[in-house]
Amino acid sequence: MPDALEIKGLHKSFDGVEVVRDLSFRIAPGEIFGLLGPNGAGKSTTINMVAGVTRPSAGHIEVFGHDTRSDYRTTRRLTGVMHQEIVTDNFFTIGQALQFHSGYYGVADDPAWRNLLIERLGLGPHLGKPMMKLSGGLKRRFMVAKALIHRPRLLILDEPTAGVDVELRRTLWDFVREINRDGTTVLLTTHYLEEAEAMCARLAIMNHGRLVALERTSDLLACLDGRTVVLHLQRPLDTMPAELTRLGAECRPEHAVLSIPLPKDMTVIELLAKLHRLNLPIVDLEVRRAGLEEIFIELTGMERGGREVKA
Ligand SMILES: Nc1ncnc2c1ncn2[C@@H]1O[C@H](COP(=O)(O)OP(=O)(O)OP(=O)(O)O)[C@@H](O)[C@H]1O
Repeated sequence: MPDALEIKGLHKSFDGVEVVRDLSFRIAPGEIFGLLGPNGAGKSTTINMVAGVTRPSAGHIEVFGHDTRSDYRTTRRLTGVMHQEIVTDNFFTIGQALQFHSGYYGVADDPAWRNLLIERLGLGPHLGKPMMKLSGGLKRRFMVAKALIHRPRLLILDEPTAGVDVELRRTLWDFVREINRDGTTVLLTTHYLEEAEAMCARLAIMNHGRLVALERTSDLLACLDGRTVVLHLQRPLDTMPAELTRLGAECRPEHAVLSIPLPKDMTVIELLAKLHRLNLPIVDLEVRRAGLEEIFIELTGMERGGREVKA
């Protein structure tokens, strides 16, 4: 059985600037695979090349063993893409758009499947409206339905939950899991790292067009077993006590938040005893396990809050 997606030595330059550099990875049939990276890393460009809307400068892409260039009609039919940008089409109502859309892929309309998508994505009450009249969350749900209308075997979701409320995100991911259980392979990008951690068995992380990690999510997380004690203070510290500096504490003064990596040979209670002696104005305390965010920051040189750290 061929891979659901195979990317080999992919490059893309715009006006002489290389934004995807020698990218290679494979996705097995049935996987939910996450492609992560900071803004501008090259994720959407990669997805656009898989979808056949952007031409690679070099390299090959195969979808279930079919080349996206020489066998474009087949790969287009096998792939469903929800792009990041919302492109509104106001000529049709969304009900009509869903009815006609599978025809673009040479696939006959399947009313039972269409109705299932409408029902599961909560689009029923809105079928008579043009896309322009939908709220942002509904537009995204409609775009998911449109990506799935021709029953693709590879579903690509480029930031499907950007700007979507918590409840809708949950129902959307439940639905993606269900589609996946029924055999659809999923490639997704998201800036919500906890979603990637929960959804994806394997993750690729891109930075400046290159792959900087490609691992099972559990293996990525296993390399970080540290814990951080986070203290919320009543007011910012004027100066950092030397003892905290020695422990590698970081302070976000504007928020009066102090993060202290728990040394391997110390228990939380022992650390708290040390802190007690410093008489800090502590109002709240949490113990955080290292997660995907730490790995992401380490591999991409990002600071917490999304700013890139200049080398
Ligand atoms: N059509 C284009 N012409 C010129 N430059 C482009 C074009 N499309 C993308 N780029 C550039 O390529 C780089 C990668 O962009 P891309 O959208 O692929 O990143 P991304 O990882 O998807 O980021 P985000 O998380 O913000 O969506 C960026 O520097 C972007 O400005």
